[in-house]
Amino acid sequence: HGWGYGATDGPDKWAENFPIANGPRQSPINIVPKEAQYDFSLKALKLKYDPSNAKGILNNGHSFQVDFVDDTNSSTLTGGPISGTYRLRQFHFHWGGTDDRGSEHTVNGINFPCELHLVHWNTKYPSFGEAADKPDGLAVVGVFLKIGAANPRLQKVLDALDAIKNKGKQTTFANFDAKSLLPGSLDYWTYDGSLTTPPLLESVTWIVLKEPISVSSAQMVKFRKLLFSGEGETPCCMVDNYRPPQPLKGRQVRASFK
Ligand SMILES: NS(=O)(=O)c1nccs1
Ligand SMILES: [Zn+2]
Repeated sequence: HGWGYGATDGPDKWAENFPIANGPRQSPINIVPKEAQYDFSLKALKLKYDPSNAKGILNNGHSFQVDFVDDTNSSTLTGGPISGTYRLRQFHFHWGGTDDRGSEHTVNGINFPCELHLVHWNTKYPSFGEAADKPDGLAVVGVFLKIGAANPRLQKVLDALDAIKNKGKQTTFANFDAKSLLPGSLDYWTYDGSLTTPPLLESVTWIVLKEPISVSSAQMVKFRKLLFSGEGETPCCMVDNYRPPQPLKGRQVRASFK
């Protein structure tokens, strides 16, 4: 049986099949802004996304993700803490069963109700699969969602969820500008980490934006209508699909802003 977020297959059990779970550069982490070192040499993030690269939306049984065509450099991340060009592969979310939890990274121990991850891979490697286990293979931009006014930019994504309620369901999802999900400021914290889901590969340069985007409680209810379970299985609500913060183990978190 695979991994999940329940009592018998959740984050505390992952080390049994994925021993790297106790590795030196695991994610997420708790970010303590006062302990983050401002690094003047960090560049501004440059995100260039082509809406026509959006391909589909999939319930993968752990979250849902919007997949992008990544066979050209038309949707890329450059600048920031990384060198070279990383291509957008997919974005997905992690969220809680209630508005008081759900994010993976925390800030001064504070949980947000939801966290968006935009996953990019280093084009010095031939594919996402090849990049996924290299120490400089991936760059994930993390964006916190904070309860407030309904976010119209999320609506197209949320309206597609009815069609992918169960694990394994997918549908087309065309012409979406992922940039519309970003906050006004691209100030960020960055550190070397890992995938936050198995196989927990230590291949991710994390870029966590300081400014959250808004989401309403009613919109959060829609995330929670998704199911971890497949069609015909006992329905199990897709909630609390987040890994808690992991030990920093001496890593430095840098800030792009004072
Ligand atoms: N949650 S994450 O962005 O670290 C990720 N896990 C697997 C593929 S991308
Ligand atoms: Zn994620």
